[in-house]
Amino acid sequence: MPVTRDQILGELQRLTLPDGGNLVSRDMIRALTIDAGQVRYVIEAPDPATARKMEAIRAASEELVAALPGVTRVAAALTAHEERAAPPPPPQSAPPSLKMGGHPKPTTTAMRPEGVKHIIAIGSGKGGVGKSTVSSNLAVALAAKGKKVGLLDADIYGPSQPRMMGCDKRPASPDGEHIEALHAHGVTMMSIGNMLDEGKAVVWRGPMLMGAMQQLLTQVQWGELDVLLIDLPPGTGDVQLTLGQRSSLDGAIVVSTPQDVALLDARKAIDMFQTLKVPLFGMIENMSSFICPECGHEAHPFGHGGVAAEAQKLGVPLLGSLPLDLETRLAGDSGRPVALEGGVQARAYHDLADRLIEAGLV
Ligand SMILES: Nc1ncnc2c1ncn2[C@@H]1O[C@H](COP(=O)(O)OP(=O)(O)OP(=O)(O)O)[C@@H](O)[C@H]1O
Repeated sequence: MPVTRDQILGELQRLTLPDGGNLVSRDMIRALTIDAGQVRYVIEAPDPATARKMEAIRAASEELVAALPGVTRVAAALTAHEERAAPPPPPQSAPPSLKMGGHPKPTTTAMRPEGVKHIIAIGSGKGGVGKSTVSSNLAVALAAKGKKVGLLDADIYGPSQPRMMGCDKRPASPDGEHIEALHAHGVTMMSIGNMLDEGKAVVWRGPMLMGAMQQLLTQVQWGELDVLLIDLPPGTGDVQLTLGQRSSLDGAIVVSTPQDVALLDARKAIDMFQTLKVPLFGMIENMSSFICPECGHEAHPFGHGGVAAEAQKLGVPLLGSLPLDLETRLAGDSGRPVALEGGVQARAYHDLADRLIEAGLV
């Protein structure tokens, strides 16, 4: 039986707060979503000082919810109403005073950075299918072909590009307004993870999320780019909707594993792009096979051909099938995407890059 919203709120009521009441009775739970066993919610504290004291409560709430039957993953984030008083000036050595995640500035224009020729979103229905791996490898493969490539990690819940691209620096902002983009392996990049303290669970309420996206697109100095790849969070939430509606995406690529459950979710992501009238450039099947390095036997741990069949049904191209491969994971973890090296894995990403270039999409 899938877990219900009421069951989750019931568990959260069990956590008594030090100053009385619980997370539910004090109306602190926001943006509770349940997506195929994955539960996400935001705990909104009345002010940042209280939020800082609530880390133990946040962690305990995740443990309680994770113990419910039918829950496969829990992500709880702490946020707080903004303080009204001006913050004290930062010490000289502090990172730039970039206030991320404020309410979006009202604007009628699209959030499209100037000088960027194409914007392509890389999405997935489900987390962990390899969307970030594909984004980083495609970015370095396109850059190796002489394209000016940007990579924007918009995965607010689990930004992985600083690790995958080996670039966890804080960006500079000499005027506190413009944010200098970072560079790694020939790619211009920025991640929400570069802006936040590592390991700190901070997520904003809906409007603040929009504000953060607006800042990443318009305050970051992306420069002249042939293409900006946007690594989306998994699923079909606020970030995807905002970017789909406001950033004039030229197209989207959906990554999935061949597994039925991943494909079901991928279909939802595809539906969302179609509703938003974002052209679907194609699908990528990741982890489609595994070649045993010892005996060369080919196995299909997540099934086989499911994404190809789905792409055919939808009438969209299957842009590539990428095997499950240890080197790919190790390279991602070490901050040097596998497409930087030679070999079969790199070839697969270079072929993907060639297809996009030949189709005039980049
Ligand atoms: N083809 C592959 N072979 C081996 N490992 C892979 C492959 N693709 C991805 N991985 C590994 O699987 C894990 C999840 O991949 P990744 O972070 O790219 O997925 P994701 O869809 O972006 O997940 P999330 O949305 O949760 O951030 C990572 O450790 C990555 O190195």
